[in-house]
Amino acid sequence: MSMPSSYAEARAAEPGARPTDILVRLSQPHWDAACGHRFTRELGADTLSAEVFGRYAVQDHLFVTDLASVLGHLIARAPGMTAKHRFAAFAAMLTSEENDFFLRTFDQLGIEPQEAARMPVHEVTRAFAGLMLSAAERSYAQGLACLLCAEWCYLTWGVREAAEVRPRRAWAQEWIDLHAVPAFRSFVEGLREEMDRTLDAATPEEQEAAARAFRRMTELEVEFFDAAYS
Ligand SMILES: Cc1ncc(CN)c(N)n1
Repeated sequence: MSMPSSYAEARAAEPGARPTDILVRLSQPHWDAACGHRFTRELGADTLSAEVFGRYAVQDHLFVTDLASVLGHLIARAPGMTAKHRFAAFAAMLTSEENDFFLRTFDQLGIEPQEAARMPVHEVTRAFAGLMLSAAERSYAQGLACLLCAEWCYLTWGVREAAEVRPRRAWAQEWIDLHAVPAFRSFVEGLREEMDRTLDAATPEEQEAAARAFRRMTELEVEFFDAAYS
């Protein structure tokens, strides 16, 4: 069977599937490459080089800062209080607990915060910011597709690695735990339900645009992990 090339075609081929499962199908093989990237497996096995994680953490701190801005757009555009609260609560977590993780990790890895702030923004980090921010400015569905992709991908590998023997290094443990705890699982399930509803109500053009944004995000997730090794 050939791969469907559009959201409409994939939905027609599988009318019973959740719309969000269709987004993943249309993003293969990049989705599996992102969720199964060697970075995630080495992190779980505690074999990831601290140098690679340090490079990744500096860029990811920038990514998360941009993600907090995307959440601002989504709070403004969300259709009701339940969705606004979900984004606001996640933004509060990113800007406190998760931000503290980065600062602690820089300290553990001997990276001065001023040194991290001076490091050049990698082209993949820049591409992520361009994609996510312009998507969220264009529409709720496209911004939500970017957020869902980022968080669902991290949940997928986080839950897988959390089921294995715990790594010894604090930053490896904490980065896995943050993406596998029950609160994060229910956050991502809430995002999926919101995206399912939003896609069902969207115009065909918006459905295709959201599917393209989700797929481009999965490609960038792979490139972002790759970049930490170079
Ligand atoms: C690049 C990337 N993608 C997703 C996540 C999960 N918030 C992250 N921290 N960094």
